[in-house]
Amino acid sequence: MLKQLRILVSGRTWSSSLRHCSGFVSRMRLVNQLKQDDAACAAALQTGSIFLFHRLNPLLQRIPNGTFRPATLHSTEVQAVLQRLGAEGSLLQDSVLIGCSEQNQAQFCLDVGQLDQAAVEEVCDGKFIALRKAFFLLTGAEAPLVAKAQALLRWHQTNGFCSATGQPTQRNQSGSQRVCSSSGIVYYPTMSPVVIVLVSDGKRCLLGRQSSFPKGMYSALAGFCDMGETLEEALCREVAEEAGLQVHSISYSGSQHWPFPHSSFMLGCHAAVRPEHSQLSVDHSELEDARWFSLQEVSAALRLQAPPPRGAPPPLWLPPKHAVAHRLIREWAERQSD
Ligand SMILES: NC(=O)C1=CN([C@@H]2O[C@H](COP(=O)(O)OP(=O)(O)OC[C@H]3O[C@@H](n4cnc5c(N)ncnc54)[C@H](OP(=O)(O)O)[C@@H]3O)[C@@H](O)[C@H]2O)C=CC1
Ligand SMILES: [Mg+2]
Repeated sequence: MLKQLRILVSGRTWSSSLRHCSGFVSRMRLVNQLKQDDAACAAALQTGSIFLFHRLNPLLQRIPNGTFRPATLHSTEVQAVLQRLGAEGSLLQDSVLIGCSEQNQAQFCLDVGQLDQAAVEEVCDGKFIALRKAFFLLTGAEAPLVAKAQALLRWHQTNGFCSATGQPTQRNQSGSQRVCSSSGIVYYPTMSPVVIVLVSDGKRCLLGRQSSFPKGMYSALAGFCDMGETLEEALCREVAEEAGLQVHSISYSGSQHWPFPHSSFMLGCHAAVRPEHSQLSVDHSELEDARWFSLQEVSAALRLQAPPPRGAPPPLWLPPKHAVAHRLIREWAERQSD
């Protein structure tokens, strides 16, 4: 029997065109529909859930098992919070669409930076936590959604004016675009493509660190793609610039949206160098250090569970599990062990 999908949006039913679709397809279609149809999106906002931010810091709640989750409030709860704190109810309209839950409920985010932070925290029984910290307190499934929400809010906050005319830009209801009120130029949220690569010489892998990293932490080499470059060209250039090596046998592993310091689209790859050409020539203006690490050293670092205590870092500390760098390093170690 065909699954009856009924998404009630203030009395409107979006069932007919989506009835034959799988859950995933219908969710994607719904989000696309809400991006294009301002009236439908405004209606979905009335029944949607909202992730709150304060000056781009997400609101987290501690749950009984001691872990954290992003506070997701129903739209009517947010309206009640705004009313209680004496804020304009129209603030809700600044919400930006971020997706749709498996229960087909539209998901939004809203920055309430103009309200008193402590007052919102008290009413909502949560804490606004800097994204860098929040990102690592959350589980795998929630962290990317919070990162996406913050990236969209940041983009709106920094794209209020047209770069061609200097005139204000107006967002659509979902926040998927902004349009210049004078020229009609349409702006979409942007990300910078970044290549990240784990280089191996067959026995060892190459990791580098920037001076801004926590003590002892090394990661895969990364760099922004230049205009006009392919992924492979950017990868070869970055490894040549930073480590003085020429790589071959490039293979793609996976990608990730990375919110720090702004939105990057990380494209994760593996690559190889011939053992006889593995002599490093590190550009110290880009990297504080880069070294070859053995499987034994990497495996020991992968086994570490908690962040190292301050002042006593282990010899090698890897990026957290959420990071695509971690995935590349783990993949390499697993292949070596095989
Ligand atoms: N998720 C993960 O696992 C990891 C993510 N990363 C991320 O990868 C990104 C890139 O790594 P990084 O080694 O710093 O990059 P690069 O090696 O490209 O060095 C950064 C420099 O590139 C220049 N640059 C060129 N294009 C851009 C752009 N679009 N935005 C910002 N700077 C640009 C800037 O130089 P100038 O200031 O001189 O103009 C900047 O200082 C970082 O944002 C980092 O957070 C890194 C490692 C792991
Ligand atoms: Mg780099």
